[in-house]
Amino acid sequence: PRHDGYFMPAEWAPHSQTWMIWPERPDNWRQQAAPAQAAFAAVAQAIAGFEPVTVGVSAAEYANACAQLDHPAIRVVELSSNDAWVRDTGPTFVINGQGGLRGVDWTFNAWGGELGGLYRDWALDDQVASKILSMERCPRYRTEGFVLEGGSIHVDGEGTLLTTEECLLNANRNPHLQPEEIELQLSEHLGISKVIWLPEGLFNDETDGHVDNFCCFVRPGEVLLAWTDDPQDPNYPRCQAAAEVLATERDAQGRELIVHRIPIPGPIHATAEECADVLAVDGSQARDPAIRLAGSYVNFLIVNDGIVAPCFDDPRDAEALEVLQRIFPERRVVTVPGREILLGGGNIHCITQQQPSV
Ligand SMILES: NCCCCCC(N)=O
Repeated sequence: PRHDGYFMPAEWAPHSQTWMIWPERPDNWRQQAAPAQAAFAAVAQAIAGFEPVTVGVSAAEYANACAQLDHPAIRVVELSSNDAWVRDTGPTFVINGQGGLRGVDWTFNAWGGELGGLYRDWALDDQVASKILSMERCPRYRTEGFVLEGGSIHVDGEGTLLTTEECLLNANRNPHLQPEEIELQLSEHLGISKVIWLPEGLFNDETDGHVDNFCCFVRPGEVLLAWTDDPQDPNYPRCQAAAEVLATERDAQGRELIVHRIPIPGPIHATAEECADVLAVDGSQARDPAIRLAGSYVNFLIVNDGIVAPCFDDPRDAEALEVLQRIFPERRVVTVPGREILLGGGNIHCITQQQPSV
C-alpha cells in the first residue's frame, strides 16, 4: 500500500476511545433534538462502560451536553459540525502495527452533494476529521476530491473490505472514477488487497445503502448479514443478492465466508407527530410517516470486550440480541434504544468512530 504499511484495523481490535458528536440541528432532529440528545447520551454512557468516549459539541450546546454526559469516562470537547454523524465525517484511523497512528480525512459531501445530499451546507462536517486528528496529534491523509463516508465500508483488518455498489458507485459520490480507481484509493489508504462489492444495502437507506446498516465482519472470515425470508419485503432481493456474492467471493486470505444472519426489525415508520416536530428546511431531508425507515440490528458498535447495539421496541429485538450474544460469546452485549437515532437516518454505528489503541 502507498502509505508505508499503514492499514485500517478491524473494529474488534483494541480501542483507545470512541468519538461521538452531539446532535442539535432542528431540521434533522425533532423537538430541537432533545429526544435524540437523550438517545445519544444513553449510547455514550453505554460505551463509557467499556472504554473512554470523547463527544464533540458546539459552544451553544456545551453546558447542556456536559449535564447529560456526566460520566468519568466521557470527555466533552468543543467541536463545530453541521450534524452528528462522526462515522461519516470523522477520520478513519489507520495503524502500522508498530505504534504508529494516522488518520484518513475523506472528502465529505453530505451523502450525495447536489445529487441527493441530505442537507445543503456541509463545510463544517468536512473539517471534522482534520480537527479530531489535530486534537490527537495524528498525521493526516487528506483525500481531496475523493468522497467517502466511514459508514460505507467495513474491513476485517486482514486486507478485505466490504462495501456496496449502491453507495460507492453512485453518481453522487465519485462519478469521475472507475470502480478500479475507487478500489485503488481504498487499497492505498486502508491497506486493502480485496474489495467485496455487495450490490445494494438496506431498502430506503438515505445514505444510498451504507454497508454498516446491512452487513459487517464479526471476525476474520465471518460476516453478519441483515436477513428477511419474506419475498414481499423490499429487502428480500437485496438480501438474496448479497448472499449470492458472499457465497461466491473469497476474502483477501482466500477464505470462504461464513455468513451469519440477523432479522430486520419493522417495518418501522415515523409517526405523524414525530415528523411534525422536525423543522422543514429547503434542501434538508424531509421526514414523512409514509416512508419506511431503514432500521437495522447490524448498526451496532464493537467496543473493548463488548457490543453496543440498537433495539427498536420491536418483536424481533429478543431474537436479534440472541444472535449477537451467540456470535460474540466473549463480549458483553448491551442494547440501547435506537428509534430516535433512526428518525434522524442512522443508528449507533453511524454516530460513533472508534480510535484504535497503539
Ligand atoms: N440524516 C443523515 C443520516 C446519515 C446516516 C449516517 C450513516 N452512516 O448511516
